[in-house]
Amino acid sequence: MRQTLVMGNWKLNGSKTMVAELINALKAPAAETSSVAVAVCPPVLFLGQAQALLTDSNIALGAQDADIHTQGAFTGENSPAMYAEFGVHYVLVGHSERRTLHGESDAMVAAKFAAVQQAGLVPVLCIGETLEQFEEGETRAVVERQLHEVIAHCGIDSLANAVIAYEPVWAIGTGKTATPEIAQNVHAAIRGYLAGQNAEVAAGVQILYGGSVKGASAAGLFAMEDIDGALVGGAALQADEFAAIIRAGA
Ligand SMILES: O=C(CO)COP(=O)(O)O
Repeated sequence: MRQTLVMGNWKLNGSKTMVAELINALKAPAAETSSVAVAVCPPVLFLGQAQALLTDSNIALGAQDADIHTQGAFTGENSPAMYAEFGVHYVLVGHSERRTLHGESDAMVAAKFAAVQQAGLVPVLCIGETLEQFEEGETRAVVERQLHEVIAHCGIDSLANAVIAYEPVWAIGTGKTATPEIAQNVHAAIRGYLAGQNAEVAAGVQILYGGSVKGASAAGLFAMEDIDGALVGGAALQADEFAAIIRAGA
């Protein structure tokens, strides 16, 4: 049985006050629904504050990106080993905003995936097609290509210690959630692709959906066989909305 995982990606949002208020407001809903795994990914600067606030809670900490190096002359970067010191458990790799705004290639994403695992942390591999690719019917080919690069670089077994997040780019921040049926079709295709290489890994890996998930849309998505949770952007910044998504997973 795959556990439902609800993860908040705060992107470039937050302040010391907001981090304290939001985390404190999420502790009770997360504790009440202990069957659901909950995680938050604040901006790097707030990881230390978040780690302190999350002591004695069942909310895990995540980071939004990582460099492939452990240390060295890489101005502005943060390494998975540094995250580990701050109690980080999950690290997003290959978010579409990184792929688009920072030109991250599939090969770079695979290298980040490997670096995160080498530090003992769990990569959350973000994949998904653009609107144009969706309209051209290329969704499956795109996500398989994105998965293939990681499998070629790290091996299929690496996905036994990872999470996949399917985030159609056209659904991110647009208010256009994929319908549960559209999302389920892609999730099933992803699992099927993995099953062709290792059935056990395919059956065990959590595949999250991301893209305009709200409290009202979460239950319909979570009811689908291959949707194991959500990676939430905008709604993760509002305690009530995020709590509703957590409860929908219970
Ligand atoms: O990109 C996302 C999470 O990583 C989704 O963002 P929204 O929930 O704001 O659409």
